[in-house]
Formats: sequence, C-alpha cells, structure tokens
Amino acid sequence: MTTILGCIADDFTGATDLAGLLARSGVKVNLRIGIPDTPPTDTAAFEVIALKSRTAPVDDAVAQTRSALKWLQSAGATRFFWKYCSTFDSTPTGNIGPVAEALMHDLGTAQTIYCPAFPENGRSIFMGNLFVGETPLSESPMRDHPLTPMRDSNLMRLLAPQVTKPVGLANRLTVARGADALRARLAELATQGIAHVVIDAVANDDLYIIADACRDMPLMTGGSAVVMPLPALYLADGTLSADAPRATTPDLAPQTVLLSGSCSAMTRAQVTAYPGPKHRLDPLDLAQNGPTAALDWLKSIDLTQKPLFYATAEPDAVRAAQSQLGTAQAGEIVEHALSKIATTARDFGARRFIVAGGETSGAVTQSLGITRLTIGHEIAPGVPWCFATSAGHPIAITLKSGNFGAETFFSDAIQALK
Ligand SMILES: Nc1ncnc2c1ncn2[C@@H]1O[C@H](COP(=O)(O)OP(=O)(O)O)[C@@H](O)[C@H]1O
Ligand SMILES: O=C(O)[C@@H](O)C(=O)COP(=O)(O)O
Repeated sequence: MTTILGCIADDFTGATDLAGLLARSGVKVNLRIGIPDTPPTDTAAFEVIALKSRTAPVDDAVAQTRSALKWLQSAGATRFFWKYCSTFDSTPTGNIGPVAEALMHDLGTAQTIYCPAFPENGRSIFMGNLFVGETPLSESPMRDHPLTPMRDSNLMRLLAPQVTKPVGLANRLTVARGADALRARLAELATQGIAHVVIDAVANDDLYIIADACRDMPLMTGGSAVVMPLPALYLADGTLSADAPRATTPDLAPQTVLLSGSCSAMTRAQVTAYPGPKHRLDPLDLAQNGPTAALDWLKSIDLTQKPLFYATAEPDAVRAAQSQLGTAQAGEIVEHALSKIATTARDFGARRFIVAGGETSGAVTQSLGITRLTIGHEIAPGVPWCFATSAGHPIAITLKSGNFGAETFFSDAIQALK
C-alpha cells in the first residue's frame, strides 16, 4: 500500500521505539534496517528506515538521511518524520540540526518542529527545557554520555549552533490552548522567519494536540512519542483506511537467547534482576581468548532455559577495560562476541532474541543478517517485539534502548511473547 508517513531514525533501538509506538494503533509498520538497495515493494502505511547515523560525521549522516528520504518518497510518502533520541543526543555540530535542514531543503519546506518529549519514559519539555524525570537533562546521567554529553537542558540553545536559520519556541501555554492556537503560533513564528520551532510537551495530551496541529507538515522531528497519535488521526479523517493490513505474530519455537551489551544503570538493574541462567563476558578475557568460554557454555545449555549473555558492568569495570583495551576496541570486542553468540544460538535453534543496548543491537541485528522487521506488540513503552527472518528462519527479536524498560524487563519480554 502507499506509504503515508515516511520515518527516518538515527539508530536501531530508536527505530524500533518509533515503530512500536506507531504500531500501537494496530496498523502495520515496516522497519527497514539501512536504506534498501531495491525499489519499494510490499510497503506499509508507516515505513521506518533505521540508520546508524547518530554519531556519524555530519556529512555522512546528512547523505544517509537524504538517500533514505528518496527511498521513502519513491514508496509514495509525502509526509516525513526525523526521529532522534528523547534525550536530544547531539553535539554543537550535529547531527540533529544539519539533518533537519537538509530534509527541509529537499522537501522545500520553511519550517519544522522539534519535540523529543516522551512522557511515558519521563522525558518532558517545559519552556524549551528538557527534563529526564524531575531532573533537567544537563543534571541527568546523560551529562556524562561518552559520545554526546548533554551539558545544557535548553533545546533552543542546544539546537541553535547546529542550524543556519532561527530557532523559536511554542510553549506549553500555547499547546494547552489547543491545536488551532498552536497552528496560529507556528504561523506567527513563520512570519518572523523562525524555521526551527521547539514545542513543549509534558504529558501525552500535549502530544495529541501537537500531532493534530502538525500532521500535515511535510516534516516533523522529535523523539518517538509525538508521532504516536498520527495513525488515529489519519484513520479518523480517511487518510488511512481502516482495512490497512495488521501485524500478525508468527508461531515460533521457544528457544530463546538474551544478549546485553548495555552498561546503563537501568540495564545493570535488569541483568541483576533476571532469574534465568547467566554468563558474564569479560572484555579482557575476550581480548585474550575470544568468546570460546561463552560458546562452550552456550553448547552446554538448553536454550529453552533462556540463557542471558552479558558484558554489562559497573562504570569502574568499564573504565578499567577501556583503559587497557581502548574505548572503541573494548566495545568492538564485546559487540563481536555477542554477535557470534547470537548467530551460534540461531544455528542451535534459538528463534527469540532479546538484545539490550543501541550499539549492541546494531551489531547483533547485522550479524543475524536482518534487513527488515515487522513490528509486533510492546513489552515496555518504546520497546516492541519485532519479527524478521534470519538465515531463512522466522525469528522474533526485541532491541531495548539502554535506558528503557522496568527492572523486570527481561522476564517481561519472555512473558510478552507466547
Ligand atoms: N564491560 C564492558 N567494558 C567495556 N565496554 C563495554 C562493556 N560492556 C559493553 N561494552 C560496550 O559498551 C557499549 C554500550 O553501548 P550500547 O550497546 O549502545 O548501550 P546503551 O544503549 O546503554 O548506550 C557497546 O559498544 C558495548 O560493546
Ligand atoms: O528516544 C529514545 O530515547 C530512544 O528511542 C533512543 O533513541 C535510545 O537510544 P539508545 O539509548 O542509544 O539505545
């Protein structure tokens, strides 16, 4: 069917987050890993392309996104969404602003919006300032993110150095007055030449108003949550027909493997809370011996017991590994080991994969040779089960952002897929 909304996400967990929120409507959502090298076929009303561009060089991120835009246009899309992290992960040089300006240029549009709010996961925006729970972004753990340390909470100040055109705000007082008031504010800002408008949102009700006001813009940008209301809006006015194909859950063997390379505080708690069998990966041991011990353990265990392989470690241990191996090298060694475990587990019959961490998800997805995902039901806000094919086998896979999910996430994921 013709694509109604074409979405481009800057990382894999972000893409499944976005696709999961769109799929809440029950409408089919396709997720493509990277830009497909063939013309669109079997397209859905909502198409999401997952890039790995969040921390890529600006020119590379812009080029990748423009190619993704072209593919989505050839699928019939006329409205587009640029998805970045709900914590606005970026630096003064990009990539959020430069990519948005390139998309605006290609779409011939003079204004777009920025709304990374995700109230269900504690991300809210008030007077242009982003909060993580009750904490300003710049005082949250994102302050010390290794690649994109967020040392300011004000989205206008964060965005301004990334773009060439003026930045403005539509604040919560306007949003609270409804979609017409917000449209009027956007028009007023447009007459002042404001190209980039940050919009406040502290609750889901705000997102419904924003989506309603902005639904026909050629380009919207934000975290995942601001597009969540769009399917219902498109169904209500007939843009999307009610008989759009729905996602179905395939029958899958119970063999399961869990793989965690995220070291976030939430993932550490989730690994600790997991009651199933666990095997720890030590980057220093992996550097010396490769994943031999992990693979031996994998061979010895019945995959219906749902073993967890984790490199997840406390900050001191991570720093120690990084100082001995180098930061990039430590990460690569772990990602390589988890990828090898994933493909071996698949060859031993695993058909359900639970993966924690953005970079880790990219590595595991690529090693499994996945190019396309269909989105199923959510396990936690922003973390859906997805369905794909790997080496000819139907599989289920979930890609969890480091920060998302409850402490019981791993058990929740197992329970959620019967
Ligand atoms: N014990 C460890 N020591 C050093 N690096 C690690 C360790 N465990 C995991 N890593 C690496 O840390 C990175 C975690 O990033 P990622 O998977 O994106 O998680 P998150 O989504 O929480 O940021 C990966 O590159 C992973 O390989
Ligand atoms: O918007 C979000 O917070 C997530 O969708 C996301 O992008 C998470 O990124 P990682 O924490 O790097 O997985």
